[in-house]
Amino acid sequence: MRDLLPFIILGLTSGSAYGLAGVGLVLTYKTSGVFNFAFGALGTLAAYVFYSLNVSHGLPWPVAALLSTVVLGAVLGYVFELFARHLSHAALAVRIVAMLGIVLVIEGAFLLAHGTESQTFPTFLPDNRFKVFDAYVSASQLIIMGLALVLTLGLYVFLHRTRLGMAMRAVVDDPALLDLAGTRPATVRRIAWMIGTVCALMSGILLAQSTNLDPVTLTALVAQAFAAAALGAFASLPAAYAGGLAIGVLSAILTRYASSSEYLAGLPASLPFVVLFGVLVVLPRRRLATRLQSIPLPRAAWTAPLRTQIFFCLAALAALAFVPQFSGDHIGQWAGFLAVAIMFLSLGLLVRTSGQVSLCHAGFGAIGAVAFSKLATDAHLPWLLALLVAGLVVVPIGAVIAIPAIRLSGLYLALATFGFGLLLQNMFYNTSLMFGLNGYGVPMPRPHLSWLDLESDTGFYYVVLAVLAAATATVIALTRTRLGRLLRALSDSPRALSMGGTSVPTTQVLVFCVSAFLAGISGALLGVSLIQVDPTSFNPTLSLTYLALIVLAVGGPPWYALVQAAGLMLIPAYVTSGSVGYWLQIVFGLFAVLLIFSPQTRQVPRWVRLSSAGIARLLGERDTGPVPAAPDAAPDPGEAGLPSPSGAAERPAGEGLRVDSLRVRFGGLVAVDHLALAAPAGEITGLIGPNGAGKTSTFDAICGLNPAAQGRVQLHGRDISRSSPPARAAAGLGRTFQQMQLYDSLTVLENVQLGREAALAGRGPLNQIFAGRGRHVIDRAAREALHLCGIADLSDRVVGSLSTGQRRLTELARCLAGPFDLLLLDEPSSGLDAHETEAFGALLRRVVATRGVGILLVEHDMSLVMDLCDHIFVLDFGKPLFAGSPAEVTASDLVRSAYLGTGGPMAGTDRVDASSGNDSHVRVEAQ
Ligand SMILES: Nc1ncnc2c1ncn2[C@@H]1O[C@H](COP(=O)(O)OP(=O)(O)OP(=O)(O)O)[C@@H](O)[C@H]1O
Repeated sequence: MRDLLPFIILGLTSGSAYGLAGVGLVLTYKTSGVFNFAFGALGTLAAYVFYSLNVSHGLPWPVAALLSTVVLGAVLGYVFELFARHLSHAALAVRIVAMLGIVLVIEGAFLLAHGTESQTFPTFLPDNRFKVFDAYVSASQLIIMGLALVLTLGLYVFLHRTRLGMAMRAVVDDPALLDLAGTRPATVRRIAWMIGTVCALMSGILLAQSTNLDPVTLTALVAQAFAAAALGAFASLPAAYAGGLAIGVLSAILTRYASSSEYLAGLPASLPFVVLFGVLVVLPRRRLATRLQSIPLPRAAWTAPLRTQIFFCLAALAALAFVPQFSGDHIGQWAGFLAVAIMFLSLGLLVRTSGQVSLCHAGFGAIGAVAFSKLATDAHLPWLLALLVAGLVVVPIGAVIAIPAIRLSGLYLALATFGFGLLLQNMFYNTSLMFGLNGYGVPMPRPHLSWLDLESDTGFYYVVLAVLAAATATVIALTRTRLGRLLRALSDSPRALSMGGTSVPTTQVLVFCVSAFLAGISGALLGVSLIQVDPTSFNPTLSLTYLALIVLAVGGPPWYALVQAAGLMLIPAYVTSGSVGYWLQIVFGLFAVLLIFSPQTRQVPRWVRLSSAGIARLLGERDTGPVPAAPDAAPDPGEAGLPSPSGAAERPAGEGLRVDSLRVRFGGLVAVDHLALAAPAGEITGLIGPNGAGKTSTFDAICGLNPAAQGRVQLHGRDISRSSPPARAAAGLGRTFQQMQLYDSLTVLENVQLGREAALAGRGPLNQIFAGRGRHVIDRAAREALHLCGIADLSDRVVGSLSTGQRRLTELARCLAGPFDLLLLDEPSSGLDAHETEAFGALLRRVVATRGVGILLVEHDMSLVMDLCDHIFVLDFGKPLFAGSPAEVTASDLVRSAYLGTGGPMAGTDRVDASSGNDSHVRVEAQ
């Protein structure tokens, strides 16, 4: 034990800095929902500012420390809060990439100014040493430990004992309420960002005492902060601090024991990632739940028709085939460019098509390269076979990485993949499993044929071009298959897809596997273009650049891949100044930061549109033209003829939904308390109550979207309380959402078809890939649902361009196209005008009468509810308040005083919106 003491002291010192970083990270994440990936970069910045003030400009260290932590932290915290506010409306990948942009800019600027050599950082704290048992502890170490402890305790007391601190905790749960209470949520968040940023800056300076001024090491501080925050379940400050200490101490002890072993030498440095990954895999899902809406990536407003796309792809192929004629000595770099284009295709499928994120694609590339080398040189497999098997080797690794994706939201997936990339580098790059003991590198042989020269630079260039063409064809074909449709739906609304009956985890694993396969192939080809690969060829930071570039890109495959690969590979090939790589990193970073101003729909340049329209005409293909502006009114659903019901099995009366003792909690808030209700088949049942009464929470619990909900849910007599959302959908439960969950980038027809196709895709991987013979069932169900809702004429319109009323009808049509016989409709008439609402009511009645389905309806339009419902349940503050027929509910004093108000007109032709729950807010629209 005594010989461990020096290591424990060292570990407590660095752990204090990690703990402080973790505390700052948790604070900003809790208050804004934005994960600060630039945390380590901020630490680097502070260390550099301190260094230049203290060493270069001779300022006394206390002044330099104050300026580089408190003053800089206040300024940066202010800016970051503005930044985070903008980002809260952006897609997850944009949120991550904008933060990564800051990392790229700071690190690139630092490397430009100082190169890769680390600078000696001044030891400004007193260094007198004291003996503790057999070990020595210095005053500076004690100060660092004391400072982190005092700051953490101070913050804890501040958050729990002061008004502002409590406001900071409340801002996460209910910013609107905070606003009503007279405290501005923006101010509260700004102060939280300032404090969090000061923590990041302080931990950077404290760590630089032992690591010196090295941007790469300091930027990696973010990993320790992530791991510490993970140990605090991303919520508890004291636990994050303790987690930081534990990581520091454990790393130091491991250094003592593991440094002599080939495979364990990298473990101390990898510990944060092991911890991070472990926590993400084992922590209960509800602890990591976020209230963030899923927002898809910005999309192009238009795509060229298929034949035109193929024409342009062939033209690009012909142009690329011409490259060896002029590339001269650069031909090897051109081959590298094509290989990296495959990497972008792989990442594009994951990020742009399915809306997932990955920060470990460089790692996948490294594994592919090493696997290829071993298969081709040691196992003597034929070249092409070795290439394909190398891709396959990466597939199971991609599937394992997708595990956090299955359990958690995309943000945690980003963290897990980031951790995996760094873990791979720290633990395996420099072992004989990968690049050899000293990272010496592995040989990458070229293909050999006796009758064709493929070994020369030009021959190999054509081989990579052929593989790129095959990869492009695969990706384009895949996006047109069932899996492609599911991936696009996944990107737009995972909740809708899951409620439609598709097992989203299966889809996520599938796309990860395909993407990992292509990344492995790309890594192998890039390696062969370099002849020999070593750890520097696949630095994990590259993954950050890949993700930033793929999110920045415009256009479809292969255009985004070619453009971004050209930026990354060809510019440095032709601009040979030593610092061009750093400049590129800064420029990419700046573009990534500017992404926050990018509109949700990206316009395609006019010249691209015009030239494509010309080619389409030549090819006899119809260009669908721009997305037309959305008309305001939806067509009258009543005009559509009523086709015969399809799909939904008719149920005998009496069967339906039963809910008992339902309880939903969000932290200390009980949103639904011991609710019991029944929604029989063949009837419309109402669920009403004031805003915040718990209606949507009830729906989420019934559908299985809130796994933490307690109570019993039965559908047609079968207990589905423990079933997943797709399993409940398969049992017959369909759903529309208050915040509409549509596949905005798809057309109305595709949305409605997915209502049936998502159910057919189900949970099996094969069903998700191959459509089989279900096409006619899908088409028939979609046609019927479109006619039933009266929106057949909108079939070709992209849903994102529709009016609210048309979107509501599309969501209903998608639900009706599915094989569901119990429908949960959450405020389906909101956004419809009086005329549309009336037609909508008639439509629901016909659906019930002809299909025998049951409907549980949440509505604030009291006239509609009273008109349609056979039975009504009233909720108030999560508790059942009253249940009865419309007449009984109307007559109830209890309901009137709690929800409907005392003089609210509910009879006759007046429309009443009781959403605000009291007289003064009742909206009356005379017809
Ligand atoms: N994910 C969540 N995390 C924390 N609190 C939540 C969450 N979802 C809902 N709540 C809270 O639970 C309570 C019930 O919300 P819910 O959305 O179920 O009410 P509602 O009756 O559907 O309201 P509305 O009529 O406005 O849609 C509210 O106080 C809300 O703030």
